[in-house]
Amino acid sequence: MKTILEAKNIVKYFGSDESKTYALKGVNLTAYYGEVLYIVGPSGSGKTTLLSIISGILRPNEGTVTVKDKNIWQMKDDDLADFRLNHIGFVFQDYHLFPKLTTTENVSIPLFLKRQNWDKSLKEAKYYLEVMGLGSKADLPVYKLSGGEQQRVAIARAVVSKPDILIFDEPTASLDGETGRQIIAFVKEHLLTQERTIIIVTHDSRIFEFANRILHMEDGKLKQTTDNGNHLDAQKCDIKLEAEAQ
Ligand SMILES: Nc1ncnc2c1ncn2[C@@H]1O[C@H](COP(=O)(O)OP(=O)(O)OP(=O)(O)O)[C@@H](O)[C@H]1O
Repeated sequence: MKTILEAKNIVKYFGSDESKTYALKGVNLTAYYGEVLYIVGPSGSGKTTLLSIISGILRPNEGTVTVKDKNIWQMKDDDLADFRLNHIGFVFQDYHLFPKLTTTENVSIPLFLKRQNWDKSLKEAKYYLEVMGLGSKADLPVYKLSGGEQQRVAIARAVVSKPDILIFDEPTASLDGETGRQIIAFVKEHLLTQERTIIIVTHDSRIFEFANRILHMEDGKLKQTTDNGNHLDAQKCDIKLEAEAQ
């Protein structure tokens, strides 16, 4: 298995002196191409902090994060921002969409940020909305969509720039059980490729079956790894699917 991301000895604390809280106490994590990796654990165990650090959002106090052989926390801020735009797609728990913009405009945002041509960006955004089954909602403002539909818009926005790492923070937390399962099944079937890894933080045991590996966190440390097997069951056909959007 080929490594896409490696975090070594990650330590993160908040506050100082008596008010110092250790969120992560020396965490090691490796993610491989072509797998769905879950990070699970009780509330306050450090999952979101770890996710923020490996995705280049939050700087650790100690340790290194290497993505595609690059030490991301040694990069200058501008270079890290560019690296994130090109390689990491993040789906936030509460979606972080712009409610009054159309679904197409929301999905286009990463491409606009990359200064890609406006019309080409909208065309590619529409393609990914089709992939996510939202072609008929392309021109609607986001506030008119259901929770599950908004989640799919957020996923389309995260994949539009073809990231190697797709990261989800509690993707099913605001959805009913069946919608949550359908979305994760869809993501695994259509968006996992052998050139990508998908990392999901979740409390939701109803979606555990979609993981290849599950990392269990407790009190700022990784306690245990469960291997569900089926590594590299990424779908080759989906690489073709994405290439068509170019
Ligand atoms: N910005 C912050 N300032 C101070 N403490 C923080 C901050 N962010 C996180 N913490 C603390 O770090 C610890 C880990 O928090 P984190 O949000 O990573 O846990 P979590 O496992 O994602 O929890 P949950 O499942 O409830 O979202 C907690 O004790 C939390 O209170």
